[in-house]
Amino acid sequence: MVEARLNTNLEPEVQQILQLIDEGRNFLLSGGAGSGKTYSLVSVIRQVIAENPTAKVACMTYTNAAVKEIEERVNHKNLNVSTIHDFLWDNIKHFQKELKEAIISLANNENVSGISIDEANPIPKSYFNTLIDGIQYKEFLRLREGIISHDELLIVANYLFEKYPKLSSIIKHKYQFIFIDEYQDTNKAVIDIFLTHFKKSERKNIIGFFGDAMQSIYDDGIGNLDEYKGDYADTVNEIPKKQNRRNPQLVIDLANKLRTDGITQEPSTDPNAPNMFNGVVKQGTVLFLYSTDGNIKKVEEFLVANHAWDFSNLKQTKELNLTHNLIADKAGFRTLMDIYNKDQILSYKDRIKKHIKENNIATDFSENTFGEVVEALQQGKGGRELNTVRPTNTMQVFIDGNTELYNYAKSLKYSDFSKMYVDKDQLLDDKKQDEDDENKKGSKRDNLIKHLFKIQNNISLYKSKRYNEFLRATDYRFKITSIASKRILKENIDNLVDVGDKTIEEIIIDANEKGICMINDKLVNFKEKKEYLYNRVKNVRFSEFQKLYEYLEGQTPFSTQHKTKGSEFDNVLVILDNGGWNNYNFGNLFLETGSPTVLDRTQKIFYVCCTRAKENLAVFFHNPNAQVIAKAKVWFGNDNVIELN
Ligand SMILES: Nc1ncnc2c1ncn2[C@@H]1O[C@H](COP(=O)(O)OP(=O)(O)OP(=O)(O)O)[C@@H](O)[C@H]1O
Repeated sequence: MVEARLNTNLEPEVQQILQLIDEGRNFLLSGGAGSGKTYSLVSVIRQVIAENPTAKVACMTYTNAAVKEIEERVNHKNLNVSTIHDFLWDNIKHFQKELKEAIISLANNENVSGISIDEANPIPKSYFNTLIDGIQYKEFLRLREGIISHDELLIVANYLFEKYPKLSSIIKHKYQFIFIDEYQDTNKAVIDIFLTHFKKSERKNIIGFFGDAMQSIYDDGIGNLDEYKGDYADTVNEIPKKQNRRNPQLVIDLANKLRTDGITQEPSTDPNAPNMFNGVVKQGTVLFLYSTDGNIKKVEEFLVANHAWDFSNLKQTKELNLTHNLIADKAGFRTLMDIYNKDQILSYKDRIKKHIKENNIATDFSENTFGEVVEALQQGKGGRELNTVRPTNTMQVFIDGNTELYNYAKSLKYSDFSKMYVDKDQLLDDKKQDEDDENKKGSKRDNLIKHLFKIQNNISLYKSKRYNEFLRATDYRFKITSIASKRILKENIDNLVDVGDKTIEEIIIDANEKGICMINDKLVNFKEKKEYLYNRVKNVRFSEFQKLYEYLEGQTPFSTQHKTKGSEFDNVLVILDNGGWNNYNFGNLFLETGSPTVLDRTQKIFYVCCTRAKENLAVFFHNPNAQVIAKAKVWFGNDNVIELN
């Protein structure tokens, strides 16, 4: 077997992994950005499948986009690629009796904070006996109805694997190999399942991790595997990857200064590596740009004029901002963003709801309007100060500026209005990779946004002349046989495509009437249950939704800094603006000061951003102080620190 391997062009690290697999050991492939971990992961999967034709391989990764990429690159029936959540759920969902018991037991355990049901104390064992559909996993949480969501799934799965070693045996039997990409952002509950609870079952299988501790950018991730690492049979054997195949020399030099774990990367010696040209590693450029006015247009103009960047080439050039909110104006979806993210009337409603719960206010408000509840609580029943809850200053300013909207909210039935949960993820969640995925668990987009996506997908298919796909995707029920029927379809769709100033609701109705996208039960239901939100969104221009669509489909130069993890582009502009989010501080990043957790978080996101660049990196800082500029000169080089005023 080893001989066969030597004949292939496998990288040394992949050879070492295969050696560990032969010895039945779990492993970790660690390496800095651009070292080729994802590339190695794909090689390992291919080789394992070739050497073990009957074995099944599970590969878990972070995003739906990564799932799709690995699936396409390996394309083998023995490989199951999924997100961690989907993998866990698929493997526990049939154990309904155990799932019910787990949730009840966790809810009754005072030491578990993630799962609680207030209805009774303790929750009786029979609590879920009458559920028709059993315990379900969805993109929203309704524990009383047996519906768990992302966070609860991990807690419940961890409980089940700890309690039932048989569950581990079943999975090990099913998958001889389990690989986890981007392990550093994996929840500890998941790591415990695979590295601690799995040991309770005698059966053997291989668990392999791939990732980089310096790129752990989500707070709920494990960060590193230090406590599980070692050279022993039952520990995780680490194989480091030292080379960098992506970044040019100047970016590698900068990245080495940014790493806080002392790991130093060298450029690859492979003449075919992407960062080599004519057998020599590319130099690339690194720039630290700053100005006092913070005008990012000027930055773009500078890069276009002096460094030949082309922001219209979306595959080559990206601008990375910390938050979607910082992108909303530039990409043109500000109104929608504010509706989902900054509605202070909804924040006030949530404040009231919390107040009622925390003060055990027993009044039955089920027949009251929101306005009546506000009145009762603002006056303070019986003059007791405890029972008053007023808007905060920010809420009051919003209410004063939106009196019509507030009056409308006050007219709504409190029992419906109070249940309405609105979150920016319902607008902005990851793009799903194909049509079917829209309905799959894991998509946090709400049913209104999903419907608008469907309309715009159909418009895009037609515009790009993919007529067969268009006819399959639309609800167009008429047979397109005669020339006359083709003409009608063309007229209908041309009319729809020309959205002009039409509102979202006008387009929904148009698309329905023309048979391009029918109004379904889910949308009708949304309109009823989330009337307030629907009424806000319906008046926004559809062309604004199209801007959001373009952004989420990757058709703009913008990306958030988090979502760029794992990607690479020729030219990368990183905007160092925390957008008022105190979890990050770019000034302190340069001064290496401030709260250690904020500093660590900022260092890691900055490292991830800088290492996306395959050719040229530019960083923009609005109004840095002298110390920041001095440090920038150390990191980027004197000549590369440029004031743009
Ligand atoms: N053995 C190889 N042969 C040719 N190209 C490679 C090889 N390994 C990696 N590459 C290329 O080098 C680049 C970086 O590799 P990859 O994306 O796998 O790095 P990574 O370690 O996963 O990076 P990150 O940590 O930033 O996600 C990619 O363009 C990849 O296709």
